Amino acid sequence: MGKAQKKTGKGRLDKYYKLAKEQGYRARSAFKLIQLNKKYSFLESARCCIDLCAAPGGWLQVASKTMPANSLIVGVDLVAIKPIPRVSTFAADITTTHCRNLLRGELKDWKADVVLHDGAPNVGTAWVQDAYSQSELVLMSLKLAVEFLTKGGTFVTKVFRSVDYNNLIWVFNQLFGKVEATKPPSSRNVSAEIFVVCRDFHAPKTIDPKFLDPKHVFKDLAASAPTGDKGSNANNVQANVFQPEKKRRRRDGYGDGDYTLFKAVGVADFVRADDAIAVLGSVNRMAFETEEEKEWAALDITTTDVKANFDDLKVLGKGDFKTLLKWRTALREELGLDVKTKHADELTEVVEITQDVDEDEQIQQELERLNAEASARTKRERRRANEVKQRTIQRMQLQMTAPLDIGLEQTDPTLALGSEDVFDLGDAERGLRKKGGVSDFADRDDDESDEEAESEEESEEEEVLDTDEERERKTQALEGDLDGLYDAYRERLAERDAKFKVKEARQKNKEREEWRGIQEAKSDGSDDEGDEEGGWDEMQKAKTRNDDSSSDDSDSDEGEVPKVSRKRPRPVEGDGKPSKKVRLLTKLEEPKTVSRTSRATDVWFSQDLFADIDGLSEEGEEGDEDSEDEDTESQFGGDEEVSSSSKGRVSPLSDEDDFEVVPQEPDDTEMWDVEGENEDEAKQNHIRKHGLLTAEAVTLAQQLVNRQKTKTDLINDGFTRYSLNSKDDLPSWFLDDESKHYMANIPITKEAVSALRAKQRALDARPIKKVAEAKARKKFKAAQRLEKAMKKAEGVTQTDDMTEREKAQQVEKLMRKGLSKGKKDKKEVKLVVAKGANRGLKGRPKGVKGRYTMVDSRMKKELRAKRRKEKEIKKRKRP
Ligand SMILES: C[S@@+](CC[C@H](N)C(=O)[O-])C[C@H]1O[C@@H](n2cnc3c(N)ncnc32)[C@H](O)[C@@H]1O
Repeated sequence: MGKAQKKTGKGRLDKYYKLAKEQGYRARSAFKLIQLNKKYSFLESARCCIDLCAAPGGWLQVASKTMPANSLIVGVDLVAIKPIPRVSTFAADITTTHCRNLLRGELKDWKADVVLHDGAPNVGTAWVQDAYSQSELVLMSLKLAVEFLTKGGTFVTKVFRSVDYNNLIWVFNQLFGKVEATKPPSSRNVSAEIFVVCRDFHAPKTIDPKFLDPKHVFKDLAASAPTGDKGSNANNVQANVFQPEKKRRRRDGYGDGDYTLFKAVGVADFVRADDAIAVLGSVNRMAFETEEEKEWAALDITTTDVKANFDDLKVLGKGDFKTLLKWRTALREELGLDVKTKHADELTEVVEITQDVDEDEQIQQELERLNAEASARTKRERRRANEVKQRTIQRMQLQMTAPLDIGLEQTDPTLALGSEDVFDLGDAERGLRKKGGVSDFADRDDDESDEEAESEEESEEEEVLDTDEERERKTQALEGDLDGLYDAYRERLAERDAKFKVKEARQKNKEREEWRGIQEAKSDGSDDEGDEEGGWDEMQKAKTRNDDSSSDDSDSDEGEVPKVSRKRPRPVEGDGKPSKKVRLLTKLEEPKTVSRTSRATDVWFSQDLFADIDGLSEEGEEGDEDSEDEDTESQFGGDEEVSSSSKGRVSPLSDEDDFEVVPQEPDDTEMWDVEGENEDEAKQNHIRKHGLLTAEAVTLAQQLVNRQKTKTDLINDGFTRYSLNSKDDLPSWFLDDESKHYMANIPITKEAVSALRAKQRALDARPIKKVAEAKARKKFKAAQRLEKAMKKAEGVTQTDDMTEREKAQQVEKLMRKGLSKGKKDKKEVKLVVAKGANRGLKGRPKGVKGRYTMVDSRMKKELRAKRRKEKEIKKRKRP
C-alpha cells in the first residue's frame, strides 16, 4: 500500500528526491530554499538565521552551506534535529513562549537577518482544517520573526492557498517593504503550498497585536466581505449546494442568536427567499407546515422525491439540489411570484388585444427578436471565451497552478489570479447571466458597469420571451451553470495535470475511432461533445472562437479560406452558410492529378505528328470541357493550388474572369472522402502499433480464429446494458464518469494471457542487435576462409610437382586451416616456478623449451585452484 502510494501520490520519488539523496540533503524540500535563495539571494549576506519548523533539517543544511562562515544558524522544531555542522538546534513548539525564550537565549543580543518558516502542522485531516492550522502557524512564525528580525531583514514562509491567504498577505504588507509570493519549481504542482518572501522588514517600534492575532486576522475575512450574497458565509452555503460533497467549515462561529446546529424552516422561506441557494445551503430541513405549504405539497409538481429531499438537506447531492431549484422555479411561476414573467405575459396580452398587428409586422418582430437573441448569445460567448483566455494567459505567465480539489481559491492580488473556485459563486453568477439569467442570481450583480449593461439587455430580452421559453431557459441556466462549473473544474484539472491532458486526448481519439459515423453525421459543426469537453481543448476552442469573432464576427470561417476564394466565392447553401462539403473538397488532391494528366496529354498530343489526325480537336474540346469541370471543382474547393494549376493550362476558362460565380450544380456523385481515408490510415497505424496487445484483444482474436465466435456473436455482444443508453441531455460530468466506469467487461481466457506472455518472453529472449551482428560477421568470415582454402586446395591438386600423397597431405592441411576458427592457436606458455634452482634466475631455466614465464609458486597454486573450482561448477551443472 505504502509503496503504491509513493509511486503515484505526493510521496512520489521525483527528481528532487533523488537529487537530495545524491547531494546529501535530508529532505527534498532543501531545493525549495535553494531555489528561493537563487531568486532572492537572502542567505549569502545573512549573518544570523532562524529556521522555524526545521526538522529534519534540509533548510538548515542549505543555510549552513550558503551563509558565510561564522554565521549563527538556529533551527527549532517539535522534533529533535540531528546535528548539523555550524547549526544549533533545539526542540520546541514555535507557538509557545518557551520556544521564544529559548530563541532569545540562543541569539542573545543578536538580531536575525533571515527568519525561515516551512512549518506544516501534522494534522492530515480535512484540507480545510489543515489550511486553517497552517495559517495560524504562519502567523505564529511571523510573531517570532517580527521579534527577532533586524530592520531590513527577510522572512520566508510557506502559506497554503486558502481563504486566509489574502489576509496573511495583507498583514505581511503592513510589516514588510516587499512581499512576493512564489512557487519554486521543486514545489509540487499538486501541492497547495506557496512561499511568500517578505523583504525589507520595517521593524516598527510597536506593532498592533491584532496583526498577529489569528482571531482577529482570520475573522476579518468574513467581516471585510460585504454582508449578504458575497460573504464567505454565502460562499460556503453556495458551495454546499454546488459541491455538496465538500462541506465547508463555519469559521466565523455562530450567528447572533443562532446557537443551534440543526436548522429547520418552512418551505415557504425557500420559495419566497431572494437567495434560494443560501437557504438550501444553510438549513437541514424544510417542512410543509402552514396551510399554504400543505397545498403546495399536494401539487403534482411536488413529487415524493422533492418531499424526501426537503426532509434532510444535508445528505443531498448536486442533482437533488437541482431538482429542488427546478421545483421552486415551477412553483413560483404557478404562484405568480415570478414578476418578470408575469409582466411579460401581460404585455403580450395587451398587445394582442389592443393592436391588430398585421402578419408581416409580426414576422418582422419575430425576426428582430431572434436576431437580438442571437447577437446577445454571441456576445455572451465571446465574453466567456475572453475570460477563459485571460485566465489562461495569467496562469501560463505565472506558471502557477492551484490546489486540485479544494475549491477555495481566493482572489490573489500578488499573483494576479482570479477568484476561480471550482464551484465558485462568482462563476455561478456569471454562468447564469450567460445562460440567460435567473432572477435570483441576476439580482446579485457586481459593480462592473458593462456587466450591468449586459444584464439589463438580458432582462429586456427576458421580458419578450413567453412563459415556456422562460422556464426552459431557467432550467437550462441551472443545468448550464452546473455544467459550466464542472467544465471550469476540468479546465483547471487539465491545466495542471499533464496526464489528464494526455488522457483527454487519448479519449478523444478513441471516440473518433469508435464513433466515426456519428462524427460524420455531425459534420454540420454542431459538435455537442466538443462543447462538453473541458480543459485545454476547450480553452483552445474558446480562444479560436474568440479570435475568429474578434477578427470578423460575421464570418468565422473566413480565416480558413485561401485568398483565391475571395475571387471565386464559395457556393453557399440556402441559409447563407458555406456548405461543409465545400470545405471538405478543398482538401482533395484529385483535381491536381486530373489537371496534371490532362496537361501531359496536351503536351503529348501537341506534337506535329498528331497535327492532322481527326478527332483530336474534339478531344481537345473534351479536354476543355474537362477543364471546365475541373475549374468548377476548384471553385468549389477554393483551393489555390488547384486553381493555379488550372490557370497554367491552355484553356479559355483559365482567365481571371472565370472567377465569376459559377452556380454549383447539385453534386450527386460520391466524393472521395479524404478525411475518412486519413482516419482509416490513422486507424491502421493504431492497429499496427497497438495490435493484439491486450488479453481482451487476443481472446477475441483466438475465438474468431477458432470459430468459437462469429461476426453475429460480436455484434450481439455489442448490445449490452451499457450500449443503448441515451447520452442526450446528460451533463458532461455525468457522462465523463460513466465513460470511466460504466462499460462491459470483455472476458479474457487463460490461453490468451499465456499467448501474450509467450510473445513477450520471445521478445525478451531475442538477442540484441549487436550480438546478432557479431554472430553474422563470424559466420561470414568462416565462409570466406573456407572458400580461400578450397581455392588453394584446387591449386595444389592441379600442380604436377607433388606426388598424390603429398597433395593429399597438403589439401588436408589447408582444409584444416580453413575450418579452424581463424585465430592461430596460441602457443602454450610454460609456467616456470621461481623456486629452488630457479629462484632469482636470469635467463632461460635449464631444460625449458619454447615460451615460458617465470611465476611465483603462489600464482601456480591459484591457477590450479581456479581450474579446480571451474571443474566443480561444471560437474554440478551436469544433471
Ligand atoms: C515540512 S517540515 C519542514 C522541513 C524542513 N524545512 C526541512 O527542510 O527539512 C514541517 C515541520 O514543521 C514542524 N512543526 C509543525 N508544527 C510545529 C510547531 N508548532 N512548532 C515547531 N515545529 C512544528 C513539523 O514537526 C515538521 O517537522
